[in-house]
Amino acid sequence: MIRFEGVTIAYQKQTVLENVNLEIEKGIITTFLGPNGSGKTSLISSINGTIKPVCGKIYIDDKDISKLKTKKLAGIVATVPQLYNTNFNFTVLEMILLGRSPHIGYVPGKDDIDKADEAIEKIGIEYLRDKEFNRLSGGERQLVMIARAIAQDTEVILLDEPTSYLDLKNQLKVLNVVKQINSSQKVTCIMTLHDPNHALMYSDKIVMFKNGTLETGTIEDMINARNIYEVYGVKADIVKVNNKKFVIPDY
Ligand SMILES: Nc1ncnc2c1ncn2[C@@H]1O[C@H](COP(=O)(O)OP(=O)(O)OP(=O)(O)O)[C@@H](O)[C@H]1O
Repeated sequence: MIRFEGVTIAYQKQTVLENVNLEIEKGIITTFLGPNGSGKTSLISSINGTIKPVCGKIYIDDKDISKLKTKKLAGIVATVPQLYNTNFNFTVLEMILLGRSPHIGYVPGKDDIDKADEAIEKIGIEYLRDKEFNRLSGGERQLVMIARAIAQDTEVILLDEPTSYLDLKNQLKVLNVVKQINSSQKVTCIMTLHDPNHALMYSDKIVMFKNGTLETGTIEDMINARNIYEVYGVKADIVKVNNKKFVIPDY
């Protein structure tokens, strides 16, 4: 379980989230939903130690993450960031092997290359394996970063808008891979998403960011017309098609 106790996140003088007390269950998919600028990325980045709370504590399975060394934390938490650039001319395989660094010394071994190739195959990006990462499109890079997180082989994967650069088919592919690694390996997955329909299709629990406060619950509890209006200021109908729930915004 990931537990936030009295966590406040602030940049210079701007407090983004104050006194967050939240529990994220182990082994399920939790999605952060909220408007632009509401603090989703900030909160997700506090779990991998990129952002240090100004006060409060974050625990993963009762381990205070502020006390863990970077390499140790990277062995527990993998991250798929929103947008990733590197100054080095790494190939895709080399980028994915970087995800293995919590597990290896200075030189990757055969096991590490096998893990990277397994992740490449899982995402279906064999055709990108030997290309230069910096020359890929935004969507291709996102697929590589997801493969890297899988190769990292951690208990927790954080995905910050994992579908933002992807076409419709790749959006579903990536979300299906998230679902698959969650159900087969019981990896705790935490995503930020903008599409409430994706949240409905692929999450177990939702954390909604409403004007600086967080509300959490099951998709059934959280995804309703009132919450969609309160969070986004958009009127929507919730409809059922083939027994599946969808959010249809009023436009
Ligand atoms: N490095 C930073 N320095 C200063 N302010 C920042 C920094 N990163 C984020 N912020 C501010 O913190 C607030 C929350 O940003 P954050 O990126 O966490 O929101 P978000 O919900 O993920 O937004 P989006 O949906 O647009 O990605 C915003 O007002 C943003 O301007």
